[in-house]
Amino acid sequence: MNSAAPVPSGPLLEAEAVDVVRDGRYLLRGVSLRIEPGEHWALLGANGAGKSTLLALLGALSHPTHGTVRVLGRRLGRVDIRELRAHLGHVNPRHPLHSPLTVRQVVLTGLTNSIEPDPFRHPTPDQVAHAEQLIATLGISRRIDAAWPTLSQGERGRTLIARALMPRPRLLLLDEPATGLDLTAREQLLAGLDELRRDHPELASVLVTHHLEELPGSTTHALLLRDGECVARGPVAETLTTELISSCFAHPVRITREDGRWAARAAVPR
Ligand SMILES: Nc1ncnc2c1ncn2[C@@H]1O[C@H](COP(=O)(O)OP(=O)(O)OP(=O)(O)O)[C@@H](O)[C@H]1O
Repeated sequence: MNSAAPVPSGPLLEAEAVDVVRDGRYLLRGVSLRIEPGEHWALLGANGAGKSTLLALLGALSHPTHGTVRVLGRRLGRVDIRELRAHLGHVNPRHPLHSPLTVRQVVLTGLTNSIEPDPFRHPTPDQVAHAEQLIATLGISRRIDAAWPTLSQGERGRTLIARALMPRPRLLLLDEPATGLDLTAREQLLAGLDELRRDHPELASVLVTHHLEELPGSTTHALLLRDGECVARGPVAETLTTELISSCFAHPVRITREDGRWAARAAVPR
């Protein structure tokens, strides 16, 4: 059985007063964030607000210009970044696979974090069973033997989430997972994420989106970014409010929550 990442004693992830400066421009300024096991964060902001820049730091794909980032208790810049990445489930929606692997095979490549299966490493029966269990949780068992080129975008998205979960990461990072999905595919994806979070209470996640409608009901916290700065962060009840979302998007909107899900509409001028 594949072993899980070592359990850090503190938070899974901690960013303190982080700046990212490129070509003399602040893409992030003074952003702090602390993520504990079982927390599911939404990272919200308009185009260009800095969401992907922040997610790249959290996924140990880049370093801050100033400030510190600790992932699984280890400080970026002081540890082998490849070793750290092995414990993070980072879903890249532009997965560069060109061969006709089946859903099961794609999910199993998560063990080696490779695009193609490693010809020298054969998965154990336990690992295959784990892959099949994740495929079931994400609701794509029906397509388990289907080839990658024949999958819909929604099926691909769910396959990649199952793949990212193969090494049993502590933290799952999702960059706009619902983009381009039709209504049914989006709802299936969000239901899959809710189920995953129920089945794995220790897992934490960060999901980037522009749209509140794309947040699973199991979202617990949010960080709102505007022009690289944090407008608000904390539990959803305190952050996904009409006032703060309007400020984050620099546009008057009205936020509602019904059956655990959020919706945003332009506020009607009085
Ligand atoms: N390497 C870079 N060098 C210079 N500017 C960059 C670099 N990467 C991103 N930017 C700029 O930084 C800003 C933030 O980009 P980022 O991709 O983090 O925003 P985002 O919130 O994810 O946007 P979107 O919702 O459009 O994906 C943008 O103005 C972008 O053009």
